[in-house]
Amino acid sequence: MEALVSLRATVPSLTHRPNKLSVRKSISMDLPTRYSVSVASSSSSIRAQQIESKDGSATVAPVPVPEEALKVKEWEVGMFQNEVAASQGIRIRRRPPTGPPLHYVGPFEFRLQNEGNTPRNILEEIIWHKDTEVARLRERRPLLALKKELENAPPPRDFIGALREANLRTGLPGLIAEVKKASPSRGILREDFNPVEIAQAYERGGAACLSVLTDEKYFKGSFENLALIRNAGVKCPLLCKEFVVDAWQIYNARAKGADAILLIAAVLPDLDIKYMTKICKMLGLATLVEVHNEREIDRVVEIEGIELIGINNRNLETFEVDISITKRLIEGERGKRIRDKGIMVVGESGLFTPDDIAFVQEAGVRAVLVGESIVKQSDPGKGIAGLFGKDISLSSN
Ligand SMILES: O=C(O)c1ccccc1NCC(=O)[C@H](O)[C@H](O)COP(=O)(O)O
Repeated sequence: MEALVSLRATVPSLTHRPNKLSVRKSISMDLPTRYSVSVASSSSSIRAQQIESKDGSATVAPVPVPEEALKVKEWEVGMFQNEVAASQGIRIRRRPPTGPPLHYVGPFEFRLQNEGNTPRNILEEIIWHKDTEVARLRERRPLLALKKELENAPPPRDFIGALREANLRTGLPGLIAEVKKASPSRGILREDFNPVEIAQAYERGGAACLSVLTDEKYFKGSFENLALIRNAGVKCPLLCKEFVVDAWQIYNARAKGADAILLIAAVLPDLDIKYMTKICKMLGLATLVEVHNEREIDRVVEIEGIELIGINNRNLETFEVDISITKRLIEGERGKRIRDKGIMVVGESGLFTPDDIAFVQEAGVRAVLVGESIVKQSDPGKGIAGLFGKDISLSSN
């Protein structure tokens, strides 16, 4: 039996539970799995509502049941999160379809025999891991505590402005240089990895902004790296390169000194992107919304408040890299619409040579995001000159 219970019915049941774990447990005992997943997956939109709540309480929906939270999802009532996502062409499921493989019923535990609980690709695996990681972190540092930390955060800097300025100064796309130790597709990129030294070298070499990978498990990055770079006095605005599944992560990034954050359209439905973008604006963060195909870019262009779109030449499900994707996605009418809306486009991934830079610039990008080709150089700052075919440092003017 499958219970197609609407969100209206599920939210009140959440309000009486002290924490997310007990919600998952108690509901999964008396209702079919699919129902429990829908409740547990009340993630970003409902959690985002919690952010605005006065009590700022931890992981469970605010009390009393917020009418607004219901309104936000009104058009989706009766649909499950993955179904809403699928209706927008999103294949990445936010978490395993039947919950974690281990289930507890009273003192007993059992395993679900379900092959659907295997991630279908690396991006899905990262997202499932991120979902549990964030739930744990939220329990340790609830939003209220995080909001307090924001009072001591260094002020946000103008990420998009820095890209525009560099583009005008050099006549080349503004560079977001990535502080990247490793990746699932390439393994370890640099053994002697000192994030602050790399960031300083990038800055000297003429980078407009930096991207700092903060995921530990798959990229060997960290929020500590981000804070270290910020506190070392690096002036380039910083992008927090994360896999965002929950608005809590946005507050965390700002608290650590980020000036911008990545949102991935292959993972987040429109409503999440819209709501998260609003939160970012409120906090003074820029959002780089990443797309990889026509459907994603068409969705994102129409979302209110979007100023910066990244076209990732890497397919995050297969690792295939093809820089002509940037060109394909912004040619013709679509490109015109993007320009008319004043959206800046960033070409991301797989850029190694001056010809690659010229190719994406010709296609219409005004910024590029580059990791591997420069981080691997013995002097990553000089690597930038190699990438652009000329010195673009401030001292070159
Ligand atoms: O790089 C990967 O292997 C990867 C795998 C799964 C999700 C994301 C991944 N990379 C993120 C990026 O897109 C790149 O770090 C970024 O665009 C720089 O790319 P590159 O210049 O090719 O290092």
